[in-house]
Amino acid sequence: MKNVLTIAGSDSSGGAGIQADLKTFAAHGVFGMSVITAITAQNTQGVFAVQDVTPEVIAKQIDAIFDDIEVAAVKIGMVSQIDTIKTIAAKLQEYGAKNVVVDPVMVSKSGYHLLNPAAEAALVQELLPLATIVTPNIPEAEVITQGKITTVEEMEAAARSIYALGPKHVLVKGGHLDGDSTDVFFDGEKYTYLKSRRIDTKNTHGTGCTLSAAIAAGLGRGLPVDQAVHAAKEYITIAIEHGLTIGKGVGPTHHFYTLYKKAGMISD
Ligand SMILES: Nc1ncnc2c1ncn2[C@@H]1O[C@H](COP(=O)(O)OP(=O)(O)OP(=O)(O)O)[C@@H](O)[C@H]1O
Ligand SMILES: Cc1ncc(CO)c(N)n1
Repeated sequence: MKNVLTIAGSDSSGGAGIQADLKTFAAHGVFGMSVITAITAQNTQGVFAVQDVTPEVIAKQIDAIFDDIEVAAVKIGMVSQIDTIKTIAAKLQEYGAKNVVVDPVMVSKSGYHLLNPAAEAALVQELLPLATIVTPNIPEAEVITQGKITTVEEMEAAARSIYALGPKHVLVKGGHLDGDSTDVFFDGEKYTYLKSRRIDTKNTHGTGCTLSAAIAAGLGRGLPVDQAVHAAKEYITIAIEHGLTIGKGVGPTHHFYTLYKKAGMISD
C-alpha cells in the first residue's frame, strides 16, 4: 500500500480538512497520514474558532513522518499563517517531497478566513513552486491572479498565469460559476476540460478538500497527473451526488458510496 500525507487543518464536523482527506485516502486504498496545521471549531453552519498549531510542532510532525515512512504523495490544505507556510515549504524541500498537491485554501464556504490575508503572497511564493499541481477555486484564482473570473475563457487565462508562478500543472475549479461545473486543467501546453452537470444540492462542504486529496491519492498510486485529476473528478462527482444531509447547514459529501454499494451496505 502507498502512504499519502495531508498537511491541513482539522474540521471538527468531519466534512472538510484533515478528516475529509483521510476518508478520501481510505476510499482510494492508500494509507493516510496527517500533519495538523490548525484546529478549527466548525460545523455545517460555520467556523467558530481557530487555534493554529505552532510552526515548531508542525515541523516535528513532518519530521516524524519523513524520518520514518516513505511518502508517495502530499496534499497541502489550510496553512493559516506566514510562518506555517515557510515551515512547510522548508521541510518539504529538505525531504525532497514528491507528488505535491497544493489546495490554496483561503476562505471557507461560510466566509471565514482560514488563511490570514497577509499570508496570501507567502502561499503563492513559497508553496506554488513546489506543487506538482495546484487546485484553486474561482475566488482563490482571482486572488492569485488579481483579476476577475466569470467565464471558462477567463479560467483558462488564470490557469496560464498561475502556471507561470511555478506549479507543474494547474486545475482551476468551476464549482463557483453558474451552469455546468467545468474545471479547467492546464499542463503548460494544453487545456483539458473536466465537465460535470451541476448537482442540485446544498451538501458541498469539503468538496475542494476531497478533490485535492483524491488527486494526491491517485498520484501516490502512480497515476500520471491528468489521469489522477480525471479519476478525482469522477470521485468528487459521485461523492456530491450522494452528499449527506447531516447538520442544519451545508452537509458533507459521501466518501464511501461506491464501496458501500458494492459491499451491499446501502440499497439506494
Ligand atoms: N453542485 C455541484 N455539482 C457538481 N460538481 C460540483 C458542484 N459543486 C462543486 N463541484 C465540483 O467539486 C469540485 C470542488 O470545487 P469547488 O469549486 O466547490 O471547490 P472549493 O470551493 O475549493 O471547495 P471548498 O468549499 O471545500 O473549499 C470541483 O470539481 C467542482 O467542479
Ligand atoms: C479545516 C478546513 N480546511 C479547509 C476547508 C475548506 O473550505 C474548511 N472548511 N476547513
